[in-house]
Amino acid sequence: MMTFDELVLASHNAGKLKELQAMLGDAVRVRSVGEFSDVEPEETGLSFIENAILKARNAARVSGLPALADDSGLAVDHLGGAPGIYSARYADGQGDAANNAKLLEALRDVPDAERGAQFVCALALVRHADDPLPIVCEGLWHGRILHAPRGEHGFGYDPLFWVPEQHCSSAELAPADKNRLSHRARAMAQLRARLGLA
Ligand SMILES: O=c1nc[nH]c2c1ncn2[C@H]1C[C@H](O)[C@@H](COP(=O)(O)OP(=O)(O)OP(=O)(O)O)O1
Ligand SMILES: [Mg+2]
Repeated sequence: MMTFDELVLASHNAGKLKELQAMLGDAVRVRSVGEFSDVEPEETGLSFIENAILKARNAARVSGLPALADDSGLAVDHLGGAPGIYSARYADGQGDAANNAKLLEALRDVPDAERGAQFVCALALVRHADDPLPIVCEGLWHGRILHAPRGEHGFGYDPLFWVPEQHCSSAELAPADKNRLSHRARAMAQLRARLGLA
C-alpha cells in the first residue's frame, strides 16, 4: 500500500488488527483508530460493504488520515446466512465464547452435509472522510461448522470453522497460513490489485 505513507485501520478488534497489519507488511505506517477515539461507530448498514464504508469514514474523520476498514462475519447456510453482519452481536454483545456457544446450539443435531458456511470480509478504503469513491473489496472463505471448538489460534468463530482443504479448523492453522487463505486474505489480494500493487 505504497500509495500512502500512513493509514489508519478502522477496527477495535485486536485479532483483526493483527491480521491486517501482518498482511500490509512494512509498506505503510499503520495506526489504529483506537489511538484517536474509543467510540465505536454504530454499525447501522444492512450489508458488510455499507458497514465497512461507515467504519472507514468514521476512522478517517477522527484521525485525519486515509482509513481502511474491515467488516466481516460468518454466514451459515442452514441459518439462511445468519449471523452474517450481526456476527459480532450474535449473542447480544457477550463476546466470542457466547457467540460460539449460541451457534453450536443453533446447529445442534444438524448433520455435517448441512453445516456449510462462509466467512465474509468486506474491506473499504477511503482517502478522507467524505471520499466519494471508496475502494471496496470482498473475500469469501468456504468451510463447515464443527460440532465442538478446536484450536487456539485466531479469534472469533475460528475454533468452529472447519477448513476442508487443510483438514483442520481455522484456529488450528498457523497464523501465516490463515493469512494466506482467509476471506480477509482474499479481500486484501483484491485491494492490492485495485491499487496496482503486486
Ligand atoms: O477471521 C475470522 N475468524 C473468526 N471470526 C471472524 C473472522 N472474521 C470475522 N469474524 C467474526 C468476529 C466477529 O464476531 C465478526 C466481525 O464483526 P465486525 O463488526 O466486522 O468486527 P468487530 O466488531 O469485532 O470489530 P470492528 O467492527 O471494530 O472492526 O465476525
Ligand atoms: Mg464491529
